[in-house]
Amino acid sequence: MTVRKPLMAGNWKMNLNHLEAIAHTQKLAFALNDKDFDRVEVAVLPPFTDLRSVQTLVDGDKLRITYGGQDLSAYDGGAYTGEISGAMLAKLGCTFVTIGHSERRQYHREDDDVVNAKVHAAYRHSLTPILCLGEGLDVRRQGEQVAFSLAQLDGALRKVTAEQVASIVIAYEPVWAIGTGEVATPDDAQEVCGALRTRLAELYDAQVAAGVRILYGGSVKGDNIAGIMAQPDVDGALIGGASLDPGEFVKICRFGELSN
Ligand SMILES: O=C[C@H](O)COP(=O)(O)O
Repeated sequence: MTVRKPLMAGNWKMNLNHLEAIAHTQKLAFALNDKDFDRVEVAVLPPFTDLRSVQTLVDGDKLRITYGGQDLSAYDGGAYTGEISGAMLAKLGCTFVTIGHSERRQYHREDDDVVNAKVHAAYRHSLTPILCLGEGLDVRRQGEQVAFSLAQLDGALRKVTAEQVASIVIAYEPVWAIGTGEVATPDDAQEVCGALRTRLAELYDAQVAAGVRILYGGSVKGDNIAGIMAQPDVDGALIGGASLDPGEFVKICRFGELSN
């Protein structure tokens, strides 16, 4: 049986400057212990301007926290003002890069082709994509959440090999639950996460699908994570707002328990 180590990834979005990032990461490092890290992978996804600060702390103090970027360019270098390449993230020691977050899709008009190009860019630089997908409220009201999410998955994985996809992380984030306080029920999360895993088995094979970590994201807090983590196809969470509060984030990393 494949064992998937749970991943709790804190997406800071456009919050915390590089000094605040240092204080924040130190608080996490102080609160989390080896027992936590043995049980769960803890990642932070700071703004680009914070990555060097986080890298310095993680390397200097040998922290077991992993980190990554919130986006990357589809291109590897050149005249792309304002962009950050996969090579730059890799050089900063990033493990992960978030791709296709609904806020990128909505505010930067990133469609499945752009998301797919970014997934390939991540793999060119040995970064692990955290591929975000999920339906909006209109789609949910029509009951089309599974078909919609699977179509986004298909689009993002075009020409991605089985070897590459084995390391991917997928984050199912229903847009109506992001930052709204309206968390999907554990059954809602399982319905789509289970369908995503079945689709991976169809696109690749059952063994590959069984090894992929699928996260839920959308208003995750310390008091609702336990039910979500009890679902068989949910392997962790992508956490926005609550990841900005170290105490709350640590509680999530412990699946709602206050301490070990
Ligand atoms: O990337 C994280 C998601 O957008 C969830 O954000 P949230 O936890 O603030 O709802």
